[in-house]
Amino acid sequence: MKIAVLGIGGVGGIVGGALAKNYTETYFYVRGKNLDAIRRRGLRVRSALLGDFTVQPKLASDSAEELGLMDVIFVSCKGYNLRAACESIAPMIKAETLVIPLLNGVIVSDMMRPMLPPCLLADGIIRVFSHLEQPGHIVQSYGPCSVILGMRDGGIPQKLEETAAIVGKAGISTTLSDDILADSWNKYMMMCGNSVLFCCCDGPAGKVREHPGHMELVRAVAGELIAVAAASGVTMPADMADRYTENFSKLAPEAMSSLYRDLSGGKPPSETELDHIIGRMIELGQQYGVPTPYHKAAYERFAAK
Ligand SMILES: NC(=O)C1=CN([C@@H]2O[C@H](COP(=O)(O)OP(=O)(O)OC[C@H]3O[C@@H](n4cnc5c(N)ncnc54)[C@H](OP(=O)(O)O)[C@@H]3O)[C@@H](O)[C@H]2O)C=CC1
Ligand SMILES: CC(C)(CO)C(=O)C(=O)O
Repeated sequence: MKIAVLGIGGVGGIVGGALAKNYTETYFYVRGKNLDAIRRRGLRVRSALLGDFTVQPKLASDSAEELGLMDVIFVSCKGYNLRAACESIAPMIKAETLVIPLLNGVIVSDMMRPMLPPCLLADGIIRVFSHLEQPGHIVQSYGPCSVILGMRDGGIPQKLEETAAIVGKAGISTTLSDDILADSWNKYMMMCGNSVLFCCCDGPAGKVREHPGHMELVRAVAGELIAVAAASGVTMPADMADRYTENFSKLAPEAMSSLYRDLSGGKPPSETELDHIIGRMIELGQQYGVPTPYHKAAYERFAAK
Protein backbone atom coordinates (compact mmCIF):
# COMPACT_ATOMS: atom_id res chain seq x y z
CA MET A 1 0.00 0.00 0.00
CA LYS A 2 1.30 3.46 -0.89
CA ILE A 3 0.80 5.79 2.10
CA ALA A 4 1.20 9.56 1.77
CA VAL A 5 1.29 12.19 4.49
CA LEU A 6 0.33 15.73 3.51
CA GLY A 7 1.89 18.39 5.70
CA ILE A 8 5.13 17.54 7.48
CA GLY A 9 4.60 19.83 10.49
CA GLY A 10 4.06 18.89 14.14
CA VAL A 11 1.56 16.09 13.52
CA GLY A 12 2.46 14.99 9.98
CA GLY A 13 6.16 15.06 10.93
CA ILE A 14 5.80 12.61 13.79
CA VAL A 15 3.39 10.30 11.93
CA GLY A 16 5.24 10.60 8.62
CA GLY A 17 8.63 10.21 10.31
CA ALA A 18 7.53 7.08 12.19
CA LEU A 19 6.05 5.62 8.99
CA ALA A 20 9.08 6.44 6.81
CA LYS A 21 11.37 4.75 9.36
CA ASN A 22 9.30 1.56 9.48
CA TYR A 23 7.37 1.29 6.24
CA THR A 24 9.00 1.56 2.80
CA GLU A 25 5.96 2.75 0.85
CA THR A 26 5.80 6.11 2.64
CA TYR A 27 5.51 9.36 0.66
CA PHE A 28 5.55 12.97 1.86
CA TYR A 29 3.49 15.72 0.23
CA VAL A 30 5.55 18.66 1.50
CA ARG A 31 6.53 22.05 0.17
CA GLY A 32 8.86 25.04 0.44
CA LYS A 33 11.90 25.11 2.71
CA ASN A 34 10.68 22.01 4.50
CA LEU A 35 10.79 20.04 1.22
CA ASP A 36 14.25 21.43 0.39
CA ALA A 37 15.59 20.46 3.82
CA ILE A 38 14.09 16.95 3.67
CA ARG A 39 15.45 16.38 0.17
CA ARG A 40 18.93 17.52 1.26
CA ARG A 41 19.26 15.94 4.69
CA GLY A 42 16.16 13.78 5.30
CA LEU A 43 13.59 14.40 8.04
CA ARG A 44 15.17 14.61 11.47
CA VAL A 45 12.86 13.48 14.29
CA ARG A 46 13.68 14.09 17.95
CA SER A 47 10.97 12.29 19.89
CA ALA A 48 10.45 11.42 23.56
CA LEU A 49 8.46 8.40 22.37
CA LEU A 50 10.27 7.22 19.22
CA GLY A 51 13.84 8.37 19.90
CA ASP A 52 16.10 10.41 17.61
CA PHE A 53 16.47 9.43 13.98
CA THR A 54 16.72 10.82 10.46
CA VAL A 55 14.73 9.30 7.61
CA GLN A 56 14.01 9.71 3.92
CA PRO A 57 10.58 8.69 2.68
CA LYS A 58 10.38 6.82 -0.61
CA LEU A 59 9.64 10.19 -2.21
CA ALA A 60 9.10 13.72 -0.91
CA SER A 61 7.48 16.11 -3.36
CA ASP A 62 5.18 19.08 -3.75
CA SER A 63 3.73 17.60 -6.92
CA ALA A 64 0.71 15.31 -6.64
CA GLU A 65 1.37 14.10 -10.18
CA GLU A 66 4.93 13.06 -9.26
CA LEU A 67 3.75 11.28 -6.10
CA GLY A 68 1.01 9.48 -8.06
CA LEU A 69 -2.13 7.66 -6.97
CA MET A 70 -2.14 6.62 -3.29
CA ASP A 71 -3.88 3.90 -1.30
CA VAL A 72 -3.91 5.95 1.89
CA ILE A 73 -3.41 9.68 2.53
CA PHE A 74 -3.05 11.24 5.98
CA VAL A 75 -3.96 14.93 5.94
CA SER A 76 -2.24 16.93 8.67
CA CYS A 77 -2.47 20.61 7.78
CA LYS A 78 -4.10 23.32 9.88
CA GLY A 79 -7.82 23.93 9.48
CA TYR A 80 -7.35 27.16 7.49
CA ASN A 81 -5.37 25.20 4.85
CA LEU A 82 -7.84 22.34 4.56
CA ARG A 83 -9.63 23.34 1.36
CA ALA A 84 -6.38 24.07 -0.50
CA ALA A 85 -4.83 20.84 0.83
CA CYS A 86 -7.80 18.82 -0.45
CA GLU A 87 -7.41 20.44 -3.87
CA SER A 88 -3.67 19.62 -3.83
CA ILE A 89 -4.18 15.91 -3.16
CA ALA A 90 -7.06 15.39 -5.62
CA PRO A 91 -4.76 13.95 -8.34
CA MET A 92 -3.49 11.35 -5.81
CA ILE A 93 -7.00 10.04 -5.12
CA LYS A 94 -8.87 7.16 -6.75
CA ALA A 95 -12.25 5.80 -5.60
CA GLU A 96 -10.53 3.23 -3.30
CA THR A 97 -8.12 5.71 -1.68
CA LEU A 98 -8.55 6.01 2.07
CA VAL A 99 -8.16 9.63 3.22
CA ILE A 100 -7.62 10.21 6.95
CA PRO A 101 -7.62 13.74 8.42
CA LEU A 102 -5.58 14.13 11.61
CA LEU A 103 -6.59 17.74 12.23
CA ASN A 104 -8.21 18.97 15.42
CA GLY A 105 -11.88 19.76 14.98
CA VAL A 106 -15.06 17.76 15.01
CA ILE A 107 -15.84 15.10 12.37
CA VAL A 108 -13.49 16.76 9.92
CA SER A 109 -14.55 14.21 7.30
CA ASP A 110 -17.92 16.01 7.05
CA MET A 111 -16.09 19.20 6.06
CA MET A 112 -13.81 17.39 3.60
CA ARG A 113 -16.42 15.33 1.75
CA PRO A 114 -17.46 18.17 -0.62
CA MET A 115 -13.79 19.17 -1.11
CA LEU A 116 -12.58 15.76 -2.36
CA PRO A 117 -13.21 13.48 -5.33
CA PRO A 118 -15.08 10.27 -4.43
CA CYS A 119 -12.94 8.20 -2.01
CA LEU A 120 -13.09 6.38 1.33
CA LEU A 121 -13.03 9.05 4.02
CA ALA A 122 -12.21 8.22 7.65
CA ASP A 123 -11.71 10.37 10.74
CA GLY A 124 -8.55 10.40 12.81
CA ILE A 125 -7.86 11.77 16.27
CA ILE A 126 -4.30 12.26 17.43
CA ARG A 127 -3.04 13.04 20.90
CA VAL A 128 0.49 14.39 20.84
CA PHE A 129 2.51 17.54 21.53
CA SER A 130 4.91 18.04 18.64
CA HIS A 131 6.12 20.84 16.41
CA LEU A 132 8.30 21.72 13.45
CA GLU A 133 11.41 23.14 15.11
CA GLN A 134 12.89 24.23 11.80
CA PRO A 135 12.62 23.00 8.20
CA GLY A 136 13.22 19.26 8.15
CA HIS A 137 13.33 18.94 11.95
CA ILE A 138 10.39 17.67 14.08
CA VAL A 139 10.38 17.70 17.87
CA GLN A 140 8.07 15.78 20.19
CA SER A 141 9.64 16.68 23.50
CA TYR A 142 7.32 14.92 25.95
CA GLY A 143 4.25 12.76 26.43
CA PRO A 144 2.68 9.97 24.42
CA CYS A 145 1.49 9.89 20.83
CA SER A 146 -1.68 7.96 20.12
CA VAL A 147 -4.16 7.80 17.29
CA ILE A 148 -7.82 6.72 17.05
CA LEU A 149 -9.16 5.88 13.58
CA GLY A 150 -12.71 5.19 12.50
CA MET A 151 -15.37 5.65 9.86
CA ARG A 152 -18.37 7.89 10.36
CA ASP A 153 -20.74 4.94 9.73
CA GLY A 154 -19.00 2.76 12.34
CA GLY A 155 -17.67 0.25 9.80
CA ILE A 156 -14.02 -0.85 9.76
CA PRO A 157 -12.93 -1.44 6.14
CA GLN A 158 -9.95 -3.73 5.64
CA LYS A 159 -7.78 -0.86 4.40
CA LEU A 160 -8.36 1.04 7.64
CA GLU A 161 -7.46 -2.06 9.64
CA GLU A 162 -4.24 -2.53 7.62
CA THR A 163 -3.36 1.15 8.00
CA ALA A 164 -3.89 1.01 11.77
CA ALA A 165 -1.59 -2.03 11.95
CA ILE A 166 1.14 -0.23 9.96
CA VAL A 167 0.94 2.93 12.10
CA GLY A 168 0.89 0.81 15.26
CA LYS A 169 4.00 -1.14 14.14
CA ALA A 170 5.71 2.19 13.50
CA GLY A 171 5.47 2.89 17.25
CA ILE A 172 2.34 5.06 17.49
CA SER A 173 -0.36 3.48 19.62
CA THR A 174 -3.34 3.14 17.27
CA THR A 175 -6.91 2.17 18.11
CA LEU A 176 -9.78 1.42 15.75
CA SER A 177 -13.10 2.86 16.84
CA ASP A 178 -16.63 1.86 15.88
CA ASP A 179 -17.90 5.13 17.40
CA ILE A 180 -15.60 7.79 15.98
CA LEU A 181 -18.40 10.38 16.27
CA ALA A 182 -18.30 10.08 20.05
CA ASP A 183 -14.48 9.98 20.12
CA SER A 184 -14.26 13.04 17.93
CA TRP A 185 -16.72 15.01 20.07
CA ASN A 186 -14.85 13.88 23.16
CA LYS A 187 -11.55 15.39 22.02
CA TYR A 188 -13.28 18.43 20.49
CA MET A 189 -15.00 19.08 23.81
CA MET A 190 -11.60 19.47 25.44
CA MET A 191 -9.88 21.34 22.60
CA CYS A 192 -12.76 23.68 21.74
CA GLY A 193 -14.17 24.07 25.27
CA ASN A 194 -10.75 24.90 26.74
CA SER A 195 -10.01 27.34 23.90
CA VAL A 196 -13.32 29.14 24.55
CA LEU A 197 -12.46 29.48 28.24
CA PHE A 198 -8.93 30.77 27.51
CA CYS A 199 -10.31 33.25 24.96
CA CYS A 200 -13.20 34.47 27.17
CA CYS A 201 -10.82 35.09 30.13
CA ASP A 202 -7.86 36.01 27.90
CA GLY A 203 -5.42 33.81 29.75
CA PRO A 204 -4.33 30.25 30.50
CA ALA A 205 -6.08 27.80 32.86
CA GLY A 206 -4.78 29.54 36.01
CA LYS A 207 -6.25 32.88 34.90
CA VAL A 208 -9.62 31.28 34.08
CA ARG A 209 -9.71 29.77 37.57
CA GLU A 210 -9.02 33.16 39.23
CA HIS A 211 -12.43 34.41 38.04
CA PRO A 212 -15.13 34.33 40.70
CA GLY A 213 -17.83 32.02 39.40
CA HIS A 214 -15.46 30.31 36.96
CA MET A 215 -17.02 26.93 37.79
CA GLU A 216 -20.33 28.13 36.36
CA LEU A 217 -18.51 29.44 33.29
CA VAL A 218 -16.74 26.11 32.73
CA ARG A 219 -20.05 24.27 33.10
CA ALA A 220 -21.85 26.64 30.76
CA VAL A 221 -19.22 26.19 28.01
CA ALA A 222 -19.38 22.40 28.44
CA GLY A 223 -23.18 22.64 28.33
CA GLU A 224 -23.10 24.38 24.94
CA LEU A 225 -20.89 21.65 23.47
CA ILE A 226 -22.98 18.84 24.96
CA ALA A 227 -26.22 20.44 23.68
CA VAL A 228 -24.90 20.85 20.13
CA ALA A 229 -23.53 17.28 20.14
CA ALA A 230 -26.93 16.00 21.31
CA ALA A 231 -28.78 18.03 18.67
CA SER A 232 -26.47 16.51 16.02
CA GLY A 233 -27.34 13.01 17.26
CA VAL A 234 -24.35 12.34 19.55
CA THR A 235 -25.20 11.70 23.18
CA MET A 236 -22.27 12.39 25.46
CA PRO A 237 -22.02 10.38 28.73
CA ALA A 238 -24.39 11.70 31.44
CA ASP A 239 -21.48 12.80 33.66
CA MET A 240 -19.62 14.59 30.83
CA ALA A 241 -20.04 18.10 32.27
CA ASP A 242 -18.76 16.90 35.68
CA ARG A 243 -15.78 15.14 34.10
CA TYR A 244 -14.97 18.14 31.94
CA THR A 245 -15.15 20.51 34.94
CA GLU A 246 -12.95 18.23 37.02
CA ASN A 247 -10.37 17.85 34.23
CA PHE A 248 -10.27 21.62 33.75
CA SER A 249 -9.65 22.12 37.48
CA LYS A 250 -6.59 19.83 37.21
CA LEU A 251 -4.90 21.63 34.29
CA ALA A 252 -1.52 23.21 35.06
CA PRO A 253 -1.99 26.98 35.64
CA GLU A 254 0.02 27.77 32.51
CA ALA A 255 -1.91 25.28 30.30
CA MET A 256 -3.38 26.71 27.09
CA SER A 257 -4.42 25.33 23.72
CA SER A 258 -2.49 25.84 20.50
CA LEU A 259 -5.41 27.98 19.26
CA TYR A 260 -5.28 30.36 22.20
CA ARG A 261 -1.47 30.43 22.03
CA ASP A 262 -1.67 31.50 18.39
CA LEU A 263 -4.39 34.12 19.02
CA SER A 264 -2.80 35.64 22.12
CA GLY A 265 0.57 35.60 20.37
CA GLY A 266 -0.87 38.04 17.82
CA LYS A 267 -1.35 35.78 14.78
CA PRO A 268 -4.05 37.12 12.44
CA PRO A 269 -7.23 35.09 13.18
CA SER A 270 -7.29 33.86 9.56
CA GLU A 271 -3.92 32.20 10.22
CA THR A 272 -5.24 30.39 13.28
CA GLU A 273 -7.84 27.65 13.73
CA LEU A 274 -10.39 30.11 15.22
CA ASP A 275 -12.91 29.45 12.44
CA HIS A 276 -12.11 25.75 12.23
CA ILE A 277 -12.52 25.09 15.97
CA ILE A 278 -14.75 27.74 17.61
CA GLY A 279 -16.40 29.09 14.44
CA ARG A 280 -17.44 25.56 13.49
CA MET A 281 -19.24 25.11 16.82
CA ILE A 282 -21.12 28.39 16.29
CA GLU A 283 -22.13 27.20 12.80
CA LEU A 284 -23.28 23.81 14.13
CA GLY A 285 -25.25 25.61 16.88
CA GLN A 286 -26.97 27.72 14.21
CA GLN A 287 -27.61 24.65 12.06
CA TYR A 288 -29.29 22.77 14.93
CA GLY A 289 -30.94 25.80 16.59
CA VAL A 290 -28.83 25.58 19.79
CA PRO A 291 -27.62 28.87 21.32
CA THR A 292 -23.84 29.10 21.83
CA PRO A 293 -23.34 32.52 23.51
CA TYR A 294 -19.98 31.72 25.17
CA HIS A 295 -18.55 30.38 21.93
CA LYS A 296 -19.72 33.57 20.20
CA ALA A 297 -18.19 35.78 22.90
CA ALA A 298 -14.84 33.95 22.61
CA TYR A 299 -14.95 34.13 18.81
CA GLU A 300 -15.83 37.82 18.69
CA ARG A 301 -13.16 38.76 21.18
CA PHE A 302 -10.47 37.72 18.68
CA ALA A 303 -12.15 37.60 15.25
CA ALA A 304 -11.92 41.33 14.59
CA LYS A 305 -8.27 41.72 15.71
N1 LIG B 1 1.04 19.87 16.91
C1 LIG B 1 0.35 19.18 17.80
O1 LIG B 1 0.90 18.79 18.84
C2 LIG B 1 -1.09 18.83 17.54
C3 LIG B 1 -1.80 19.36 16.47
N2 LIG B 1 -3.07 18.93 16.23
C4 LIG B 1 -3.81 19.43 15.08
O2 LIG B 1 -3.21 18.88 13.91
C5 LIG B 1 -3.33 19.79 12.80
C6 LIG B 1 -1.96 20.10 12.26
O3 LIG B 1 -1.25 20.80 13.28
P1 LIG B 1 0.34 20.95 13.25
O4 LIG B 1 0.94 19.72 12.69
O5 LIG B 1 0.74 21.39 14.59
O6 LIG B 1 0.48 22.13 12.19
P2 LIG B 1 1.83 22.62 11.47
O7 LIG B 1 1.58 24.02 11.05
O8 LIG B 1 3.01 22.30 12.31
O9 LIG B 1 1.92 21.67 10.20
C7 LIG B 1 1.03 21.76 9.13
C8 LIG B 1 1.83 21.53 7.88
O10 LIG B 1 0.93 21.39 6.79
C9 LIG B 1 1.57 21.98 5.66
N3 LIG B 1 0.59 22.29 4.61
C10 LIG B 1 -0.51 23.05 4.69
N4 LIG B 1 -1.16 23.08 3.52
C11 LIG B 1 -0.42 22.32 2.67
C12 LIG B 1 -0.56 21.98 1.31
N5 LIG B 1 -1.60 22.40 0.57
N6 LIG B 1 0.39 21.20 0.75
C13 LIG B 1 1.44 20.76 1.47
N7 LIG B 1 1.62 21.05 2.77
C14 LIG B 1 0.70 21.82 3.36
C15 LIG B 1 2.20 23.22 6.23
O11 LIG B 1 3.20 23.67 5.34
P3 LIG B 1 3.44 25.25 5.08
O12 LIG B 1 4.22 25.72 6.26
O13 LIG B 1 4.18 25.25 3.80
O14 LIG B 1 2.08 25.89 5.01
C16 LIG B 1 2.77 22.69 7.56
O15 LIG B 1 4.07 22.18 7.42
C17 LIG B 1 -4.09 20.99 13.36
O16 LIG B 1 -5.46 20.84 13.13
C18 LIG B 1 -3.79 20.92 14.85
O17 LIG B 1 -4.78 21.58 15.64
C19 LIG B 1 -3.67 17.95 16.97
C20 LIG B 1 -3.01 17.41 18.04
C21 LIG B 1 -1.71 17.84 18.44
C1 LIG C 1 -5.25 19.05 22.95
C2 LIG C 1 -3.91 19.51 22.49
C3 LIG C 1 -3.32 20.44 23.52
C4 LIG C 1 -2.95 18.29 22.42
O1 LIG C 1 -3.38 17.21 21.63
C5 LIG C 1 -4.07 20.12 21.15
O2 LIG C 1 -4.46 19.43 20.25
C6 LIG C 1 -3.77 21.54 20.85
O3 LIG C 1 -3.66 22.37 21.72
O4 LIG C 1 -3.68 21.82 19.64
